[in-house]
Amino acid sequence: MSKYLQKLFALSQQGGKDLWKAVLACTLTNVGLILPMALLVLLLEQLLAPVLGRRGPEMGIAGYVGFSIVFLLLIFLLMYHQYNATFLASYKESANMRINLAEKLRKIPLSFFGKRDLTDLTTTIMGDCAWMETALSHFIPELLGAVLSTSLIGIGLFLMDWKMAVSALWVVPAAFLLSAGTRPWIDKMERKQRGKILEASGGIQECIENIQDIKANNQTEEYLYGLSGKLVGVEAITVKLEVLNGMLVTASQMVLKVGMATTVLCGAVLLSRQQIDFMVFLIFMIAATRIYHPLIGSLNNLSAVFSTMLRVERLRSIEEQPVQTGTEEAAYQGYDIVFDHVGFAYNPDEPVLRDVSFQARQGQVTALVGPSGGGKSTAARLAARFWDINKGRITIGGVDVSTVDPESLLKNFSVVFQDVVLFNNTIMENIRLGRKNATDQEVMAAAEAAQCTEFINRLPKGYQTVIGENGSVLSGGERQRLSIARALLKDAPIILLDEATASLDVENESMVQGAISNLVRNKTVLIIAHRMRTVAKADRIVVLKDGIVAEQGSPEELFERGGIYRHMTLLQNESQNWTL
Ligand SMILES: Nc1ncnc2c1ncn2[C@@H]1O[C@H](COP(=O)(O)OP(=O)(O)OP(=O)(O)O)[C@@H](O)[C@H]1O
Repeated sequence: MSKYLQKLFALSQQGGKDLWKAVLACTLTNVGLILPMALLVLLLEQLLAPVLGRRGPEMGIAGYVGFSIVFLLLIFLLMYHQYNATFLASYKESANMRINLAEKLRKIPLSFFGKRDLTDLTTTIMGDCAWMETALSHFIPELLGAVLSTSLIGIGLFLMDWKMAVSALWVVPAAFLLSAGTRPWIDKMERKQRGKILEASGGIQECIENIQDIKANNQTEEYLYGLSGKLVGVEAITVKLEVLNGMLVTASQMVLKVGMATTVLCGAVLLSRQQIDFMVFLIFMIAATRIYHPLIGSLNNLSAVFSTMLRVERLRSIEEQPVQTGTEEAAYQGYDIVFDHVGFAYNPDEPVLRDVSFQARQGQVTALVGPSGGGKSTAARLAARFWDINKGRITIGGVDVSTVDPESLLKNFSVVFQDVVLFNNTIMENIRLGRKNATDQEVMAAAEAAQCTEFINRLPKGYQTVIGENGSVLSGGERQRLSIARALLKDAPIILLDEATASLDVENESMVQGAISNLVRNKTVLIIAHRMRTVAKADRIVVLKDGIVAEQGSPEELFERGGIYRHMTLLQNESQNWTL
């Protein structure tokens, strides 16, 4: 059974076992709660014995008080055990679930993140895991515990009198069928609600991220109007869903309550025909007050368990993503990067690289240039196995990158992208991200080489200044130099520079260029640049156009040849003289 639960709710092996234990604990508690009823039946039998004209049990007050205390203690222990079995185990499992998810996300290829809405992903990781916590501690064990305990008590009632048992229990499958039968309808609405919630949260996030542009374009009112429409949409569908859910749960609970009436009616008929004993009638009346109680709560839980299944589906869609694997101990012979007839597409049938072959040698600077959309950034990222290629081979020092574990492969890369990512932490820690165990002195030396010292000294707390979300207190050039300092500290044998100086002014650009010269010494350098003058001193130029290598050679050779490189260089020389 624990295996079945593990599979059904996408749990770990231990999680499946713990859930089964929690179900049994809930079942035991429900059965335990019947004990005081049994004592009550005994007492009634004793009190009614003279009326019924037969000998009843003979127990003194002390006996009843003694049993009451024992039962109370037993129920307390059962509840305490149930608490431990459900809550502690569910927190452990949901913590594992989050860790496993994070582990999985580490290993999933980046193509997954491109296809998936990031708001949806965040909601799944945060919201669905939190929901699973409640599902494992409440909905699932309480529902299954109620079903099991009712079945056990039902067997006892059937053995006592099957006609009375049918009259008391027929409502149970009827109520559950009503709930389950209407589920596809609710599921459809819940999916719709999820879509609306994601739309609204995406809108809020977008608004916060782009507030400057929205204001600068006088679009605040328009934007907020659109956003408020999305929020109203969420409210409308949530209210509709709640009303519908409430109606169906209440209807199912009403069906359950009909069971009480049919038990009384059936009992009265059987009593009048002297087909049952009065005490049996009484037992069924008392049992009826007890057996419906956990089930009424369970009908609420049933609805929540169905919602859980939708969330499990979403969690499973992440869990089942294929991961990038490979060896952690590759034997690189040097760090030449070789693209050998490489083909790649983000989306099937839309090739970005069709047949790309070139070599970036260790100790040299290789520049990828070409028209926008030609696949330069894609090629550079493929070398670091951000995605897996569809055709051909990429090797580093003779080792096929597709055979290397992506995290271990990335240890060989220092990456400086135009979109620098900084964290809301001190300057010191932001640089130290390059090498976790670097000393303060090493961090400072890297900052010095990356020409950061001058602006860091100007900051109120120097290296200990917290730089805000994504370095909001720094200028573009300063942020870029920090990321170069980070790359210098990492001191990896391969450097990827993507548009690193494109958005800088002349003063900043020359400082960043200086920092880059320190970074690239004796490394394999793959640089992507739009501005031809930044790569005029490169050892080799590879021109990518429409997914193929249109030209390659030294800058002088290509200029001589008079192709795309020469055309781009001349065009950019001309554009430098433009004025407004
Ligand atoms: N994550 C992605 N998912 C789908 N398509 C993408 C993705 N990234 C890039 N592309 C597409 O791949 C093509 C090549 O993009 P890439 O960024 O590699 O070109 P590029 O030569 O670096 O362009 P640019 O010089 O403008 O930066 C483009 O058509 C782009 O739209």
